[in-house]
Amino acid sequence: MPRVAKPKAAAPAKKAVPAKKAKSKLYAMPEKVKEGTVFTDLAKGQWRIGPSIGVGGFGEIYAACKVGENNYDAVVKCEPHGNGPLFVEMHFYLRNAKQEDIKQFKQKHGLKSLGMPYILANGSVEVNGEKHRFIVMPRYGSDLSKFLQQNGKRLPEGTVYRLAIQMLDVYQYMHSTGYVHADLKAANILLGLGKGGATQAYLVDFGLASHFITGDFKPDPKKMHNGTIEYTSRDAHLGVPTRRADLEILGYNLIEWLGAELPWVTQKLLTVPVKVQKAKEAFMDNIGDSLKTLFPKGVHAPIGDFMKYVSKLTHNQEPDYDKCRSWFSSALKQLKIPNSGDLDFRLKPQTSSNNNLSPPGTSKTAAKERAKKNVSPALNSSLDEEISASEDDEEEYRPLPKKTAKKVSPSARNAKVSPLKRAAAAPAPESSSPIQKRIKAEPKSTPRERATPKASPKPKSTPKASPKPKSTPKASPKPQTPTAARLKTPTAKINFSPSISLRGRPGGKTVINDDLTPQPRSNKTYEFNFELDVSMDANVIVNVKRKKRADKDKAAAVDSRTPLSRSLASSTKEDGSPVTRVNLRKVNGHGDEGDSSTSGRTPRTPAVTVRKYQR
Ligand SMILES: Nc1ncnc2c1ncn2[C@@H]1O[C@H](COP(=O)(O)OP(=O)(O)OP(=O)(O)O)[C@@H](O)[C@H]1O
Repeated sequence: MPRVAKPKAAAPAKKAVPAKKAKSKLYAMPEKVKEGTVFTDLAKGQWRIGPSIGVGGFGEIYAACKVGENNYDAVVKCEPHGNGPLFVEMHFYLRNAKQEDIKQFKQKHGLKSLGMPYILANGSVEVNGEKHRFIVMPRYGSDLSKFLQQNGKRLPEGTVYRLAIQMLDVYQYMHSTGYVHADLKAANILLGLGKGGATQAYLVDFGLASHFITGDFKPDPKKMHNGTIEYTSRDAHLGVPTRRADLEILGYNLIEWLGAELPWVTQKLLTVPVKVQKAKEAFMDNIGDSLKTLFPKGVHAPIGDFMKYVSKLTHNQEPDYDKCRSWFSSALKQLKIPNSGDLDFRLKPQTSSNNNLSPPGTSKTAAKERAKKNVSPALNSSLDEEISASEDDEEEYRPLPKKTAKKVSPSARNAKVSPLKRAAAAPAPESSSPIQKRIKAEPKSTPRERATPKASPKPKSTPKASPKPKSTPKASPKPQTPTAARLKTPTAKINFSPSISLRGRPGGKTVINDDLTPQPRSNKTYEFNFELDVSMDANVIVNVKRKKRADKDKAAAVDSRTPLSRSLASSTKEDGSPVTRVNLRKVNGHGDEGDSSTSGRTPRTPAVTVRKYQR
């Protein structure tokens, strides 16, 4: 997955000494590995590197084969050792995706195949003097994005439903280990290779895997908006890993695969995560009508039912995977498409009857519920543990310091939530105007006993208690809604992790926001564009090291604490000495949360430009 690049110098400082590769905490691009290189894994297995077959944002994937063999049926994913996501991915695989566990799960659920990858080996290697981490996994085939491209961003309806079923299987497996994936998208779904391979799709890229929460819902500013902005769930926008979030992400993908454009894409909001978040909240709040708008000639029944169901799940509720799958398999039956054989990516010529925007059936549930509004009282929230470094790695990676997620004050907890539209129109500080309570419709209790795995294949690292399905929505007296939580988050979210700011534009790219704060390099000149979420009143804190004065002080820190509502320029002394200047400039006006299309150009996140240069 593409992640955050190390900021590159915009222009080298006059006499900048080429710093030896800084031990930055930022994600770095891997060194290129030459074909034929042999990697030795921790178990002393040897892998010959073949051609590069995929480049993620910061990792590269090479075909690989065991030394002595010649089939290149494995891949090696290699990233600089300091990069967190591959560390996370590796540990997820090591703990939760053992071949034996996968086999047992398949047996238990009567599955011929399961799109859950596994790890073959892992290790560390020096490439061009840089320590890299690598994992070896089975090699798969094409990813779905290729077919979407070929088909004008659509997939055949039956294939969409089959993929939905297969991805629900993977989710069910993953969730049973206590983890969520959080980044499902076409580019992360690969077909199997070889004979019969194309019957099964595999979900890859576990760089964002994390324990889902089972307790209170507590937004985590450090993880807000993680994922791929188009599909990030409302919970993920708040930095909270939940199982319902995975389902929501799947839902957004399914909608797209059926040929509809997600509203936040249509409205060109992707550069402003908070706007996307609000658009999703509005979308899900009235999912029936939202879908009707997207599919004016009738909502696909399973999509309507699925999305409706997702919108009703509480944050710690175990999804009823069987029920969800049954909607898709019934639709397959109706379409007379067998849920077996190769996945078919050939589109039939579009007619009004097979056009994705005019499906044959409509969702009864969706129609029934269309006018209803989900309202959900506010709740307290808490954050579950991060994946932590484990003893089985050669070197610990500490992606995040133990965070102390802010406790929501009781008053804030009980705060009512303003209607989304109002929230979207006006930036809402947490203590803002009276907020209107949304009443969450009481979801029906759902049968759970069927094929839902009660026992995880590897319960070792699962959160304490899996939420009891029976006590689903009712067990939670005040089900948390993303909207409610949003209004209780800290007043400002400033992504000084370069995840958002330095990525340029989204476009299906994974964003990981953590505490990887850039380390200023005092002997370089560069320019950052930090995109900031200033939908709420925010203070900007910029710490920039001043360049050494010729014969005087050592580096000093400049700490500018600036209300974002003002444009300002804060700089160090302008005495001609080679000091660092810090320029904070607010690019957009505050509160441009309204219709961004009015300007006729792509909306930009209100941003602060920090310039650092020598005089
Ligand atoms: N096991 C595999 N077999 C074959 N190709 C793979 C495999 N894993 C990944 N790829 C290819 O490499 C691409 C990037 O893989 P992956 O998502 O794991 O890396 P990443 O660095 O996390 O990038 P991104 O977020 O862009 O997908 C995939 O889209 C896919 O095309």
